[in-house]
Amino acid sequence: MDKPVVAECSALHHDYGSTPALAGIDLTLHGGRVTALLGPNGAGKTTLIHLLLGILSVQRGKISLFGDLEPGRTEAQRRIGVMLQASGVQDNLTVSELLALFASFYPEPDSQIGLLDELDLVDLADRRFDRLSGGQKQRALFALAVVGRPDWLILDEPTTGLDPAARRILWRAIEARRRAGVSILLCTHFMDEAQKLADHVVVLDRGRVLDQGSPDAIRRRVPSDRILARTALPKEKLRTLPAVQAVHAGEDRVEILSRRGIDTVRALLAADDTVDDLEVAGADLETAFLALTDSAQPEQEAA
Ligand SMILES: Nc1ncnc2c1ncn2[C@@H]1O[C@H](COP(=O)(O)OP(=O)(O)OP(=O)(O)O)[C@@H](O)[C@H]1O
Repeated sequence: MDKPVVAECSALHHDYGSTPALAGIDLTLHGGRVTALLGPNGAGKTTLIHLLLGILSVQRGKISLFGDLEPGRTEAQRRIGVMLQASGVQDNLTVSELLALFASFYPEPDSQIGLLDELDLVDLADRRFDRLSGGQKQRALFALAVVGRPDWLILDEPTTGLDPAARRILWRAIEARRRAGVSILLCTHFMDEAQKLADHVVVLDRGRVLDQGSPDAIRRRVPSDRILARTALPKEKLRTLPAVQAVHAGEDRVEILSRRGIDTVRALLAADDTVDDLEVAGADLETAFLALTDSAQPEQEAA
């Protein structure tokens, strides 16, 4: 049975002056799972998160949290833990002072010692926040986001800038919250992160939901093969070959993303007997995702 819905957005629009950021989002975020929010720069991810948190006011459309609460309401805020790109914490306090301060906002906070240990912050507990490295700050911010034992955790690019070891620490911490039944919205640019952690992926592009589903379902809807070749055929012609989803011109080879590489390669070789430097590989989720956003672009010709 599906867990309760944590957020429901309908016909959500947001403009910054004359710049549209969200252009009609209909989205249901279910509880008890990790939803990854993916999208290129400027897709509207941060705007959506700020609206969910009540940092921005809803201009058009509707958001309901936990059934019937408006964003920004204290009853909603109390249940949400958040880690944003701009931290806004009082950075002359030490890590343990900040943890104690944040813990004091909640009725049943998590163990501060346990969190310091889990996030490898024990040796940094007495260091001022503004004297931490970027990666250390990220781990401290995660601890602050979860110390109130939230029902819903919103993480905006939590592992950006982290080294692999710190990234693993955060991944483990996210997985532990998921196992404990916490609902998580994870905004990330890293496809491996979405694939590893997410139960559900939402692809946002230019203010719209372009696609959503399990990481595997998204993968099935997008190209599985990536063909690199030197060819005399122009891009327009390559686009018409069987199963082709996207074509990009590279330095000296073109990249063709295809749903059935073998059919595309056969047709390519039949259409151009000068084909050279041919290489066929599987498309990873990142490539696939770029093709998804690409295929939704209005027709525009670069080179
Ligand atoms: N304060 C602002 N004033 C004007 N335009 C803005 C403002 N904030 C965002 N935008 C614009 O709104 C659109 C969506 O931006 P948003 O930051 O929500 O995207 P994003 O998906 O979070 O991008 P990124 O991955 O780069 O963080 C972009 O075109 C952006 O330039």
